Amino acid sequence: MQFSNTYLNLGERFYQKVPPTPVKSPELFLWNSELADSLGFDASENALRAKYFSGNQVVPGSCAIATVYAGHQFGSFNPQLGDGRAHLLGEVVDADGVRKDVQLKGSGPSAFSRNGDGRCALGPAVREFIMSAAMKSLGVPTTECLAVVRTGEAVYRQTPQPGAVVTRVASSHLRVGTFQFFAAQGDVESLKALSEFAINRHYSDITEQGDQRYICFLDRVIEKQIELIVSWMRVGFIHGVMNTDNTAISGETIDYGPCAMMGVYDPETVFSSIDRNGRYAFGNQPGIANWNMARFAECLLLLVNHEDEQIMAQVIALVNGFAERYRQAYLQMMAGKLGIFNLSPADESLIEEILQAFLERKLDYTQGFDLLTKSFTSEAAMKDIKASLGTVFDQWLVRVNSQVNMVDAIEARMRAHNPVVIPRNHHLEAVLQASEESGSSDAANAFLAILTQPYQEVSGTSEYQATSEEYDRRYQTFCGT
Ligand SMILES: Nc1ncnc2c1ncn2[C@@H]1O[C@H](COP(=O)(O)OP(=O)(O)OP(=O)(O)O)[C@@H](O)[C@H]1O
Ligand SMILES: [Mg+2]
Repeated sequence: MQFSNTYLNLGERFYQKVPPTPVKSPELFLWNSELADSLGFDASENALRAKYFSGNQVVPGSCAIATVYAGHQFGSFNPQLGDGRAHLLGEVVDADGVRKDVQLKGSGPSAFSRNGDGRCALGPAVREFIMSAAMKSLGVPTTECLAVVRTGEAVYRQTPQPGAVVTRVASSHLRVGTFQFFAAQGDVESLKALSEFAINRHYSDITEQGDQRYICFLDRVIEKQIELIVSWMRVGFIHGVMNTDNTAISGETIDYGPCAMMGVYDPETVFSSIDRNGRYAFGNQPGIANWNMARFAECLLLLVNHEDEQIMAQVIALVNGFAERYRQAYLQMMAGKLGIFNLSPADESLIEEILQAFLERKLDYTQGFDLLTKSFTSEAAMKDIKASLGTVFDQWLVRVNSQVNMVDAIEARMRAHNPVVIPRNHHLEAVLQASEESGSSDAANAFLAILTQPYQEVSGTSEYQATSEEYDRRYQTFCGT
């Protein structure tokens, strides 16, 4: 694993150089071998991996920094956040030639810790590892985890809990909040340097210069956000804390703190204990992403000529155009879930009616679409979903059968959009509890073996498919702080 750290070149306004705080007795708990291979990480001994990815031993070539950022948290601006419990070790170019950040989380305090202890409990670390692996396999853009290392130390939340350090690998850790930090200070020079860094890192094919460069940048970041949210909506993912500091410029899912999966379909579903007004409810996610993009656009406004009405009109059009762009992408995705190849305007009401039937009849989102997919080949599945959906099932069948495409192709299209298994809340929590209580990673690895093949029924899949409406009704997630 060959480290570099181009972020250092941005200068000291961007970070604090601070080493991780060593932990008592690092012990490797989870390891992502596929990711390790793609990064060219060849230390094969668990003891050495544990030392590196707890922060106890410096990974050769790395230089630990805590990056600064700001952010709107539940709508209120906090001008000073930053990695309060994370250390960016540096960057590694992976097997596909993509530069990736490697970051420790839970590795001790920094100048940005405020009152926090800089630590992470094992449960949230394992949650981040499992959920990100599941999302990756579901085909959702996401940061990934390389390792979870137990620290041998307790962290104190409501009760003492086993501590851990999770290593996150991301296309970058640039957040909307990173831009907001400099914008809020009117530091145009840093904002410019940051934009150039982000464009080179993520959107290097942007060749425009001057104001158009920033317009293109905004356009591309919006495009990536739309792709991201559409993917979330496809699999029923609820991020739970879509603050601007948890919105990555790369368009990857970042920060799995209070995330959850929707079981029974309901756009108002919210599980996070701190989200009392449902700001980040399932169905609000597109609107919030739009809002976050408006905050991002405000930062870029500092870099363009305000006097130029055309430029201002372009920025406004991009922000205001989010909703329609999203709607088109969402409809295409839903068409995929329903096996429709050539979406027509009439399909919009069919999509709405099907979702309305899901809502009224309290159908499980994943199971419902899985049954619909299976209904071509399984009589039982067909009867089951027909009974659940009512007359709209027949409307759907007429619509898909009106296509020239072969049934196999329709089914394949649906399967590509409809997983058979997702990381359901009650299973995830049982695995986290088992991890904490037993000290063994067996339950986590067994769960991961299924979640990494979410579109296939393999031996063991059925154990994790059941929904638990009753459990979800009471379920609450917490920020892992
Ligand atoms: N235990 C902690 N000690 C110090 N700072 C913390 C702690 N937990 C959270 N913070 C800080 O609080 C802010 C918001 O936390 P949030 O839960 O969104 O992020 P996070 O989960 O720590 O990290 P990330 O967004 O990188 O996944 C961040 O600045 C974060 O570093
Ligand atoms: Mg965060």
